[in-house]
Amino acid sequence: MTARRIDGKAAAAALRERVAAGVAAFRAKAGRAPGLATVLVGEDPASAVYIRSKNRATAEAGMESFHHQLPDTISEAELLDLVGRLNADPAVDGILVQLPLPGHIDASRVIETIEPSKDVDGFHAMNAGRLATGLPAMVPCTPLGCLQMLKDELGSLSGANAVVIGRSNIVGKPMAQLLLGESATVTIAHSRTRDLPDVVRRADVVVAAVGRPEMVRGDWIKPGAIVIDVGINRVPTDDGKGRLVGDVAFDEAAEVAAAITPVPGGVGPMTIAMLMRNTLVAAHRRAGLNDPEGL
Ligand SMILES: Nc1nc2c(c(=O)[nH]1)N[C@@H](CN(C=O)c1ccc(C(=O)N[C@@H](CCC(=O)O)C(=O)O)cc1)CN2
Repeated sequence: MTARRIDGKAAAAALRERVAAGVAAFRAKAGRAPGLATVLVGEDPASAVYIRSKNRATAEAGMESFHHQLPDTISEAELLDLVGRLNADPAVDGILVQLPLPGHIDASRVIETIEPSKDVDGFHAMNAGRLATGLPAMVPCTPLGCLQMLKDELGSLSGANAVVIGRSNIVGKPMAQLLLGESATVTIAHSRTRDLPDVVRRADVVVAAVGRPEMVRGDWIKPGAIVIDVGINRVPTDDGKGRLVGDVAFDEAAEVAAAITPVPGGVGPMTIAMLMRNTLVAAHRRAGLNDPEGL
């Protein structure tokens, strides 16, 4: 391996410490703690792990955590009703509905019901539009974490050729907007992109968010590129336990890249740290305070 391994756990721990300091300052000014409400529908084991991590991180940062565990038989109307009550609750600065939702619930209707100023996931169309037009927005946590790691590596992204593989509303599109905002030259590639390996070979920065295990091979990577792997895919192993791999063939790409995020331990931990950051930012905006600095 020649590439630097980008340590997402360390970056996330450092960010969470800065958030905790910001929370203490907010409590002194506002006389209350920022509050995050999490909603989990059903018993999906991975979602339950992520929600537990989010609620633990919220408490460790000194914020209030309000968790709502709902059965997967709940109707869409009941879930929308809960979101409405959280929208109206002054102690709640951020609302996070864990995805995926069961099939009988329309996730976009739920997201569009969240009050945009409390949308700490940054998924509401209002926030997507504000990000696209360069206005202050709540920005999705995973791309924000990726951007932080890229800036830590490169300083400036101005003029860099960046390829984002994947065009989801949650990662690919906001990632591209953030890179554009940093004056990178951005290509969004996807399943219909022709000659994808050649497109990726031109990139100084590669963000892989396709959800296909080890799809991006080492010989797609330009020597010296920075590779950010958003994929978290569980693949079978002989012992039956399975193991996590990203969307990038790590060992191959690490022979060529300048720096690369591992899976696990790369983008994932930053997603949760950025949720803490977004909740603190939402609390400031709702209290009429300037955004906290240094986050
Ligand atoms: N409402 C939301 N739902 C979902 C989001 C989201 O940002 N908002 N993202 C993903 C899941 N997710 C957070 O919710 C998430 C996924 C993975 C990790 C993480 O730290 N992964 C570890 C590995 C974990 C493991 O061993 O399984 C890592 O990469 O090191 C954090 C958050 C979908 N839903």
